[in-house]
Amino acid sequence: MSSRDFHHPYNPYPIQQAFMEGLYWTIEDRCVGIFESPTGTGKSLSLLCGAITWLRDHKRNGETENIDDNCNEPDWVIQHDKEEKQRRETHRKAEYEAKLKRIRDNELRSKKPAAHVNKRLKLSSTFGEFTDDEASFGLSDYDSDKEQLSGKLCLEGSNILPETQQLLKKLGHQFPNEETPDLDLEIFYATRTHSQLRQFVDEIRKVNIPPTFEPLDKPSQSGDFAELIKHISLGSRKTLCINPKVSRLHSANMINERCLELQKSGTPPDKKCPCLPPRKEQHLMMDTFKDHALARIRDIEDLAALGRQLGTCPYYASRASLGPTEIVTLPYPLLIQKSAREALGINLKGHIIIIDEAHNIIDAITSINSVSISLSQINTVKDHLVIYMDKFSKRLKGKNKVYIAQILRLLNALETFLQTRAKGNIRGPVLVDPSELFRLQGVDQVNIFKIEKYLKISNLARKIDGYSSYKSRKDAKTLAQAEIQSSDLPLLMQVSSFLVILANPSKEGRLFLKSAEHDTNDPCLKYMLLDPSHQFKDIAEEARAVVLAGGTMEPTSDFSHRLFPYLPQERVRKFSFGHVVPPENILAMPLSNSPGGKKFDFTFESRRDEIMIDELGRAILNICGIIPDGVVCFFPSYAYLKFVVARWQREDIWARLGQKKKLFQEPEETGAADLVLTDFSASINVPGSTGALLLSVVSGKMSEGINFSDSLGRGVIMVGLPFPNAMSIEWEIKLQYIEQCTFERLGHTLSENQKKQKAKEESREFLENTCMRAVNQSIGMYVDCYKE
Ligand SMILES: Nc1ncnc2c1ncn2[C@@H]1O[C@H](COP(=O)(O)OP(=O)(O)OP(=O)(O)O)[C@@H](O)[C@H]1O
Ligand code: SF4
Repeated sequence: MSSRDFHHPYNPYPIQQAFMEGLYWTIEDRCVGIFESPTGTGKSLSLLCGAITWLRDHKRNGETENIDDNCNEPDWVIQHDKEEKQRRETHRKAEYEAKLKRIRDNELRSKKPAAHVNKRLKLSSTFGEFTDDEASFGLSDYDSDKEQLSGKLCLEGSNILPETQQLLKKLGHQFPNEETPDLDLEIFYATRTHSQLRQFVDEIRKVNIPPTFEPLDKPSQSGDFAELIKHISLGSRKTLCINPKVSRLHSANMINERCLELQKSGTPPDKKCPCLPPRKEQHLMMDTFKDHALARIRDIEDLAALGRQLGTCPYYASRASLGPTEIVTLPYPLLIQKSAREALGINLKGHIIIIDEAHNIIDAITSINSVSISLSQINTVKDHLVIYMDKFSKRLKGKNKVYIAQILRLLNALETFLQTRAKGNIRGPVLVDPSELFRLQGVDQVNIFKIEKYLKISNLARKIDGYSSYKSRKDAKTLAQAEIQSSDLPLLMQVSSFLVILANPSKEGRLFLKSAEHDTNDPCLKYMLLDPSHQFKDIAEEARAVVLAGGTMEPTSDFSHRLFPYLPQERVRKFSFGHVVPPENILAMPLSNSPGGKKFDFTFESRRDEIMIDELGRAILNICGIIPDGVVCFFPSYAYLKFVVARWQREDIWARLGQKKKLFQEPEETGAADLVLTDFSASINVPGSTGALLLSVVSGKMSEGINFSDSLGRGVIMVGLPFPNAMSIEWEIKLQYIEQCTFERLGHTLSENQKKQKAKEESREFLENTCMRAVNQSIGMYVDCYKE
């Protein structure tokens, strides 16, 4: 039987062919697929070609997801109706494609998008200016009885400001596109980092796939496609804002808020953002942006550049371009958070969801849904609120005073609770029943949802933050601007998110006391989500198919048990593919003793043994003498890496290592890793180089999404096993939860003792899996020697 043509730009490896076939049928059969394929096996192209081939086949066959069959009509009428719809659809597409090709040709000739450039961008010089007078921190009148916003919207989108929600909804409704009125069946591709998304977009550029219709024109030149894949990248305002006075603000939160402020009704036209023009001009500008965006494959930076050239906000315009798109690329959080999807106006019903680098998805869901607040933070918010009230209480109108008094009562109650319940250094898990907090005097009378809504609409949290930094600046007589000093997420907002999560506590999470991260004397209340399946259920149930892909997904049972325990077995398909490198080209060996015969023991208790660390250095020296070019050595944590390097530097080991290879260390600061990586590659590729050694950290910045291809990674060394700290409060709670769930699941088939033992085994296995998944991710292949 001949194999299906997936229009892969290269000659696909057999594992890629099998991957694409598996993916095709996972989508066709509306299943959930877990795909494992090691790093460097061309996973991105397999995902892309498998999914887009299915999509185009599906469209070519004229199947529509929501076909409106009128069962009262005879079959031949329904058939005729379908064919007619299909014919019109095909013609519309061919015309639109011809339009995109003309845009491409024009751009090629003139080297830039020319049409409908927004002149206002150049004319206005005062938009977005900050005022720095006291009055700007005052509150507008607030009357909760007259709120126009739908409570449902506000509560569901608890992380998204209602203004954003309204504005995005408006955009969706205001710019109906006659050519592409609905969201076509789409592939949503999400991954974790910006650079991973960029790499995926590079792969899209390589794929040429037959069109779903008869083109009107022949392609104008070789290399042009009759139907280019239509792709849009979605990103945050931080990445896409092109208003220089807003984008230069240092935090994502401030950019969001500033942007929304500029759009508020009542803002004078010359202060509004010129990249989002008045309503009557928007239709044309958004359509122009959409056509240019879809005429070529553009990554997020290209979209920002296009927005700059056209003078159109790419953040809003990219959302308004979703209609005819075939592939939407976006970062994880925008896809997995229901509130973010709602804000974007994305309804996943019937669409195809692909989550790449999905080994992290469970952690991502749980951390997005976990929140904490410490005693010192509560005290700071209280102080700021008191300073604010000193200044503004006489000017407050409407219900402002009532709400602020309630907020103060809430803060006092939380403060007293933490002071009385958490004395001294908290060592073990102290669970708290969330209802205990809502019974506290001061909290019991308050409607948390109304307070959350008030905070969002009044912008009180930002104003309090802004005013306190303004005041301290004024007192200190410095000239720094307000936005440079204020914090990222206003603390009051954090308190409010915390209470809202607690108002809906689910049995899938735990509330507990602990010490704050950097201060053991600062008690803290933390809510941690433990079972992510509920949060993922909407996606799994709405989408046509969900694909989780990664280099190291083993053990896949973790995903089926923890993400889709409610799905029937036959809806979850698992695929695991081997490496394209033949086994004889790989040597893997455990090293249990040093060259001097010292036993390697990297358990927490023994790993600071200096003699062993010296011996480790000597072993690595020997390895570096044998392995050419690049060697990457992974340590379990930054702290341990620093400790080892300091010891080697005190001895002569560091200098001797430096004679064998050029030495690099993974930086802890975000953003610095790229530079180290560039220098690392350059030093290997320089003629006469003896190679380089990169000391890195498991689950750090270099352990995923980076291809140490060919000479960059001839050898990988793993120092010890990066087990999570099972004694930390968070891990104790996680393991207890797994034991409890296993115990309950086992029912009456086993004795109490057997169930307890099985529950312990499962929690131990979970700990080991977490450790080994991190190892696998670092070294790029699945190792199961640890099981022996
Ligand atoms: N069959 C093939 N022949 C030659 N090159 C290929 C083939 N398939 C993919 N490639 C190329 O190999 C490179 C690596 O592919 P890719 O980054 O997709 O691997 P990956 O499995 O996704 O790795 P990672 O897990 O690190 O993301 C890409 O440049 C891709 O275009
Ligand atoms: S409308 Fe767009 S360009 Fe203008 S401030 Fe907002 S995000 Fe930035």
